[in-house]
Amino acid sequence: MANSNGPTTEINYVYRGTFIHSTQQTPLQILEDEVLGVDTDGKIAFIGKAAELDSLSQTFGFSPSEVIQLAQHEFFMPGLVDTHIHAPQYSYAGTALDMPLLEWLNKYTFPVESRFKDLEFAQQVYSQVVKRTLRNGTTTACYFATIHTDASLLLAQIANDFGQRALVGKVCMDRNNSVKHYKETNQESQDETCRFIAELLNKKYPLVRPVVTPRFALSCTGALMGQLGAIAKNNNLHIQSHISENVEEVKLVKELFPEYKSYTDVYHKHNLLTDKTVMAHGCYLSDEELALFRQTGASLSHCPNSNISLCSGMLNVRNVLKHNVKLGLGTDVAGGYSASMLDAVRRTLDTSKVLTIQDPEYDTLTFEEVFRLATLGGSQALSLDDRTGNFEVGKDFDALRVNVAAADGPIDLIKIEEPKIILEKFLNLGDDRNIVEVFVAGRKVVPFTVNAYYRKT
Ligand SMILES: Nc1nc2[nH]cnc2c(=O)[nH]1
Ligand SMILES: [Zn+2]
Repeated sequence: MANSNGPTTEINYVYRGTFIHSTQQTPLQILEDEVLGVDTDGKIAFIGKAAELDSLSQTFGFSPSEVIQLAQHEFFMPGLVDTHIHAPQYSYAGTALDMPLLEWLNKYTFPVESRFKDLEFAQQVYSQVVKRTLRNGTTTACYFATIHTDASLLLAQIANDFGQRALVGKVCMDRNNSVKHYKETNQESQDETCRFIAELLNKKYPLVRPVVTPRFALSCTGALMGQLGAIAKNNNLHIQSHISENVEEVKLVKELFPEYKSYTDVYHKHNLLTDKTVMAHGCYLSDEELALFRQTGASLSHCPNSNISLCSGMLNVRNVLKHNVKLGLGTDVAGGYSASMLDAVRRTLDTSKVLTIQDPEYDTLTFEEVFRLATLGGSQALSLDDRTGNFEVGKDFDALRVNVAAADGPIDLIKIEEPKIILEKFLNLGDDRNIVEVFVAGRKVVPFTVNAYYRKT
């Protein structure tokens, strides 16, 4: 369909209707009665006014009669980016929220994670979490798996099979005093990390990449952290971990690493803070530490459900943004009980309002700002914003087709509403019944088209 002096790629399909996304300049840009074309590589080829449909169809070589029209209460928004989720913990999501972080890890998390050397169990849980998150609009997920290399490779394979964009991390931990069998030696951790990276890269999955994953400073020796920093650097890979989530944790890190200026300094000195690093939580970071994040280009994942559920703390998002630190949202399943990023949006707004209750001077986040954090912000936090995050020409088409008036859905519309109101209703009241289609890199991944083997699990 491409013409001779136009673009070289063919247009696969074109949608017409309302498109809502964020840009660096504005948290909410509403594009009404526009047309968006996706090429056969899954990239956004053009976006423009429907009034210019004829000239666009000539330039890009498609027929106006093939354009798919959205209905009155429908819109497209960018896919949601979950910057921090523990795939194995999905097996107990919604339970075990009765104790603080370190006790919670020992009592619930480590015993459950140790079961993932059983590949059949891993297969069952990992296909469930990938399906559940995709259905809820998570087009990109940054996953922690467990210390088990083969099960971690299986998670990567399942994400690839279902078409989810993912970073997948084999967890590294060479310190664990409570569940003694759930840890590695330093050598095992390095060797298995290298095997994980090599085998995953060798699969050449187009949308799934490895991420170097020291669990957190309390689970790793300094030697291991330094070695993992070097592995990430040599392979130009992402890094993920946890930081400053809970007061007790921060205190213990200080005791375990007394020669460092701060928790952030521990990671920095082990070469774990790069512009491809994402650290979860950061509730107790000082301004000096935030400045170090800014300086290194490392980002934060705000996980408000988890922070509240484990009584960990509350992140001052306004202060993080003031320091120009890249920030996305995470579900942190199962510290956070919900796998849906819509829940992360709501809990982010709730936390911001609690901070305002405590200090009326606190500048509450708007829903538009939080919408940006859940989409473009997440893509920036994962350094994937050259590929995804909004509807810029040249990016992959990662998108949700939302119908706020879906039959049997959770939202009642009394009258025709403007798009901004429709988005606000969806963010506050919507669920997967309103997400009628999900696209990743131009491919429709919801409703599922993957084979029946996965569907029955
Ligand atoms: N919320 C949370 N924090 C952690 N810190 C180290 N491991 C974990 C984990 O699994 N969940
Ligand atoms: Zn976590």
